Amino acid sequence: MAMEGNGASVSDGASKTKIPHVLTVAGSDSGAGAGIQADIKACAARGVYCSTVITAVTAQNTVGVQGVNIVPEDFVAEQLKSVLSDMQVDVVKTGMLPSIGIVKILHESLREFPVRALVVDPVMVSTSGDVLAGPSILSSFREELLPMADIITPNIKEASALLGGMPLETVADMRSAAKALHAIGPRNVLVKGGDLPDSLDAIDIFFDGKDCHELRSSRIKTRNTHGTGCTLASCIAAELAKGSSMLSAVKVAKHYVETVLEYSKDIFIGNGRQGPFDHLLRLKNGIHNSHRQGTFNPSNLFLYAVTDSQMNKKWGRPMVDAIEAAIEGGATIVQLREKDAETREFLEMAKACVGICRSYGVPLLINDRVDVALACDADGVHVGQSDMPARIARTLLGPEKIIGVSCKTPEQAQQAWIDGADYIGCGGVYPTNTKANNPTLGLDGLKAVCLASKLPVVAIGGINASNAGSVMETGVSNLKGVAVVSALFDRESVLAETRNLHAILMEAASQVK
Ligand SMILES: Nc1ncnc2c1ncn2[C@@H]1O[C@H](COP(=O)(O)OP(=O)(O)O)[C@@H](O)[C@H]1O
Ligand SMILES: Cc1ncc(COP(=O)(O)O)c(N)n1
Ligand SMILES: [Mg+2]
Repeated sequence: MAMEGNGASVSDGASKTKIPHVLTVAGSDSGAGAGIQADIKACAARGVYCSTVITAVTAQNTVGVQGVNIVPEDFVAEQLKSVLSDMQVDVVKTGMLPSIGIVKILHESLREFPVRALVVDPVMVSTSGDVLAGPSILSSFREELLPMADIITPNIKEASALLGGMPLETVADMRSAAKALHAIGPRNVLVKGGDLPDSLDAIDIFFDGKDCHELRSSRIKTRNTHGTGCTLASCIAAELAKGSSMLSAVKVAKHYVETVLEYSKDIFIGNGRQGPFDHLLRLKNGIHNSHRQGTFNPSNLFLYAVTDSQMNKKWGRPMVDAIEAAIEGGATIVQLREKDAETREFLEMAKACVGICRSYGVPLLINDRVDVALACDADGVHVGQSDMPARIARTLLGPEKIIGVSCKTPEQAQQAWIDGADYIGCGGVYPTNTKANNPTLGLDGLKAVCLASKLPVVAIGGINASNAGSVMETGVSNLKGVAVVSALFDRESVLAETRNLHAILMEAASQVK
């Protein structure tokens, strides 16, 4: 694609705010799990405007595709012209393109109205096995669309079809396929491994013409995966529209898909094999939900990263970089714990950290300082027994923010529930240097606290790669994860340590289940 914008400026001289804009050219899914509907929701969740050119209307639900009505080519052309000629589109994302004529029209429209990037999800068969674009489309994909694309995102079956039926069964096959597809012309290739047989992780292969990256996330056990492909491609487009580099857009998108699947793994819509998920999970943690119960997702406690500015200073890394590395490695929630900084400096740091956490959809809590949490619009606070009482913090923060309380005894655990806390931080489980005069509870003390409360619990204190497994294997149902400080941040590579700990926790969690 040509890299120039297509008219971001306005001519009347007034100052106007340009909002990142993705145009999706795709099919409608009446069940709203995939297609145009998924694209709109994914862009909304990522804070990006989404316009739509509809190529086909499908009658579809969680059982499968019952009917397809292709929109006449001239009318696809008319929609494209309406949007592209007027609306400052940054990135075009394509999904279901059901005829050769529609591919041709898209090609011509993009020549007439170039955009900054083109993301092509070469949709062919829905996960339910129904054909959305037949094999006759393959040659026009290869000849017209792929060479224009900044990235293509085929799943295993689509990659195989585009390569003339090359069998794809292993990660090594996916690597070869990514390279072979790159040779057809797209700038970047992401071969998605959601359907890779026998894989414990969800593995995707990214190839930029030079380097091949293996992107892994945990494979969420859920039936609610209808629309993952559309969502991933839309999220990549959204991040590109915001100005991200390609690799970072892909990583953020993959992390977003993993987060929404985890969040939505138990929701129930439809009686078929494959349900939709909830793209707008963040609204649940935000201001739009008026019910107290259920606003906090306890599985966020799985790998809880607590920051320490001394440690980051010692290793010479800015706080935001340390946090980003922890999230990339698999941290599911971050607590900003600051003992040295003046309030103003703390607030500035907190704002930057909220920005980074929000871009990954990971909640950020502030240790102790309810005022700072309010000022930077963090997701909540964590308070100790000598900090602001949870009951008062709840009054100040309102019903939607997350509140965690440190508890050492069953009595404190019962009180936390009464006070309206969302979770308990229980420790120190093992001896630690990060807190002076902190008595050690051991696994028995941890169990006693868990059993005394209905609240989810995260274990803290001296937890690291060598003992995290035994903590998780205590197997108490409301123990949801571990919180760590030194084991992540007092180390050379925050990313590598977090990744390692995440893998250990996943392994331990699978033993317990
Ligand atoms: N159960 C899962 N847990 C986590 N990630 C998943 C899961 N299933 C699919 N993904 C991810 O979702 C994205 C879409 O992949 P895939 O399902 O293969 O595409 P499609 O929907 O086009 O068939 C990929 O990044 C893939 O790794
Ligand atoms: C209109 C439309 N577009 C795309 C897909 C693919 O989505 P998935 O591969 O997740 O079933 C779909 N099912 N319907
Ligand atoms: Mg797909």
